[in-house]
Amino acid sequence: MHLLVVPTCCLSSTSPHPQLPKLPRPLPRSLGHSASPRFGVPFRRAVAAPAMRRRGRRRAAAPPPTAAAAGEASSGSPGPPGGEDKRAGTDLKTLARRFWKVAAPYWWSEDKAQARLQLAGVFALTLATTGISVGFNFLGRDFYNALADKDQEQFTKQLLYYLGGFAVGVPFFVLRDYARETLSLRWRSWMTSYYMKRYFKNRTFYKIQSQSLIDNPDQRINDDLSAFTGTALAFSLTLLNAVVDLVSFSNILYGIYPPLFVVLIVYSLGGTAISVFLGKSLVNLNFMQEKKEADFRYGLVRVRENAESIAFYGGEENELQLLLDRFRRAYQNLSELLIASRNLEFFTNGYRYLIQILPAAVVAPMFFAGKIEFGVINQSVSAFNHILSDFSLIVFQFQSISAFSAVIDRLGEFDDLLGENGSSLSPRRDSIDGINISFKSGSPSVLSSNGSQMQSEPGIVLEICDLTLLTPRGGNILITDFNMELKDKDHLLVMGPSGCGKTSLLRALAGLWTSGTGDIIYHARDSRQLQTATLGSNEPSNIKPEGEELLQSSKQRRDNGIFFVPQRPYMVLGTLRQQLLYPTWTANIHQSPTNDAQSKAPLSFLSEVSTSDGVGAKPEMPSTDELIRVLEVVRLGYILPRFNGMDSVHDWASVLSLGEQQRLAFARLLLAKPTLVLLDESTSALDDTNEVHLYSQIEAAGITYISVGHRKTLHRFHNKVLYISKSDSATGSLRNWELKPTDQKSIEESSPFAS
Ligand SMILES: Nc1ncnc2c1ncn2[C@@H]1O[C@H](COP(=O)(O)OP(=O)(O)OP(=O)(O)O)[C@@H](O)[C@H]1O
Repeated sequence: MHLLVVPTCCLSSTSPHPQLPKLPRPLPRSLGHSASPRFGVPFRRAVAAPAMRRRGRRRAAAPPPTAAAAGEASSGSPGPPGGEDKRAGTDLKTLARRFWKVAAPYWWSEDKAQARLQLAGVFALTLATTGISVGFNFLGRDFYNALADKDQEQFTKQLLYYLGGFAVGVPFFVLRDYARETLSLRWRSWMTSYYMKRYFKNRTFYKIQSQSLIDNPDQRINDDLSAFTGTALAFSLTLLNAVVDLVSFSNILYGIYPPLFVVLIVYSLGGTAISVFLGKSLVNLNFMQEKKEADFRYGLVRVRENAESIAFYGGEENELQLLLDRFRRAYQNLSELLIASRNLEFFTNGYRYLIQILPAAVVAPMFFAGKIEFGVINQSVSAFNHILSDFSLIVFQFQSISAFSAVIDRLGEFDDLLGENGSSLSPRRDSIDGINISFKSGSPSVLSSNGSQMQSEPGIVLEICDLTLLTPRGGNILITDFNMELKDKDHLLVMGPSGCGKTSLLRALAGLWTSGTGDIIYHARDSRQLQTATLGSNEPSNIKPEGEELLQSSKQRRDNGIFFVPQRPYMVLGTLRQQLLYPTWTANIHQSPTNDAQSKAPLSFLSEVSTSDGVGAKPEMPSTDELIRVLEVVRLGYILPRFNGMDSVHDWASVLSLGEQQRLAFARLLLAKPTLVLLDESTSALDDTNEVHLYSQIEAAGITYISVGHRKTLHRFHNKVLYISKSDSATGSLRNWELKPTDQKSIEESSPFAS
């Protein structure tokens, strides 16, 4: 009996997963052993490794979704109450639909020719390896026959054949795995770019975050896509392998002893049914594990990002408690997962070890009766194991399959949400989303959404007509029935008590919030902006879909000369040059000497697609001299030597003070030269002298601006003031704003030099 086990071990020495990555939770035995004597079976390693590896290196993740939002986002798997601990399972039909929806696009994409060619290559190599396995099955039989016969000459000959077979066969197995993994990487790269483009399209990332539609999109893009492509490919190959094995080895097995075949079918079907019964809770537990670990990691990232604030507050204890609480949730779920795995393991281990003796036990009577030779016993064990491991895929890989199902579920949910080209969020607008934004050209004969002619009045930059603004999903009324016209070089100051809706008005102007009614009309600054479209309209629109997408992108806002400067400027990852060029000129990473490698995009779909469409052509990119000059204009020239020039990378949000970041934001503004800028308390961290200086610069540059601010010093740079008072929801129909010219007295009082 000992001898019978030998060939299995020999061949499993090249088993598909001799060294699986270290996992934070115990690796199920089924992944650490090969039940089959065959050479590399691709599925096991690929299924187990990416899904499990992820646990060790999860990236930053988003906060958990609200229950309602999670339920809304996922038709197949509504979010758990409170988005937390339990979750209803996804049915098999939804899972199959999601698998197809996620997997199919690549094979019909612009990369399909390469993809299909490589897939054919991988299939061919897989077939070759199966052929080689069959050859080894016969070699093994003759080898052990020679051994049993004590025929030394024959034994030496068979040994040499065996070694020769290894020399020829092994490269095929290695190449098959390499080709499969290369294709998987290519597929993942395409999927990553495909998902990222949809994630950023139509500001979907903002809607997902601000409405808490799903948890951890970053983890889905990074980890889940990687696991999905690796596993899906390996799974397909395993199925192919199984079919070919079945054909190849069934003949052998049937030829040896037909009842052995019947034993095999009964054994594998029974085993599968029991595994499914014992392991059915694993899919959901895996899903929740992904989420909980992502939540924990997100908490850690938030501590890193807000280290200074937490340290100032002395909030370590709170943070520690919060993080431990998140870890505890992950731990509890993992404990349940381990119990479910353990129960399954009791069964799978027994199942696995019985295979070692079962075929020998069935054919042994024939050997004793002298009907078959000893080598045939080995051959039957080998053939039995081959077929059984294909039939028993679910038994051996239940844990991996359940982890894969969780991945399919998470990606499918994400894909459903992104829809075609990131459009699924648009049709689900609430009925209260009635604020229309349109862009008019200064030139005649521009068609509006309803087909009528639209033409700008000269000098007008912005019109707001009958605007009533609500918080998202119709919470509170913020501004009622607001009307305004802003002319070129008009400067509006928005004031009012905290929480009255000043920033929200800017959000509405930027198209981020559309809850309410009314029209916001921008007048484009030159004839290049011959686009008119409608955002947020409840009326059927004649605009072709591309028009709407175009408008919904912040790019069009910028192309139409509208710029936004928040109180805490966003500092991009990268060099000082990139800070200054953001967001008007984006494709300039190659200028940085440290980024040379990035300039050679190995795959065409990984290069950024220029969305330039002739609408609002960008101004020419500023030279290094201009960048230096603008830094001096905003009085930041001194940072250049401190950070070794334009092209060194730093964490700018940490190394610059808030006031310096605000000045940098004004430098961006002066470079972009927009027609209209929305400034949300953008000088709040600056001293009066610097504030005066910066406002004088943008005024001199001929930029029209709308500022939100509390300081009286701001009056002298604005000729109009809008006062918003807190809206009383009960009397929401009453006008709660007042627009008037800035009076001389305020200007005098606002002067920093006033006594
Ligand atoms: N995402 C959101 N969903 C629902 N309500 C929100 C959301 N964001 C802000 N609000 C609410 O909208 C109201 C107006 O907020 P906004 O930020 O416009 O105030 P503000 O006037 O700019 O205040 P401050 O001067 O304090 O910055 C506030 O009551 C705020 O709580």
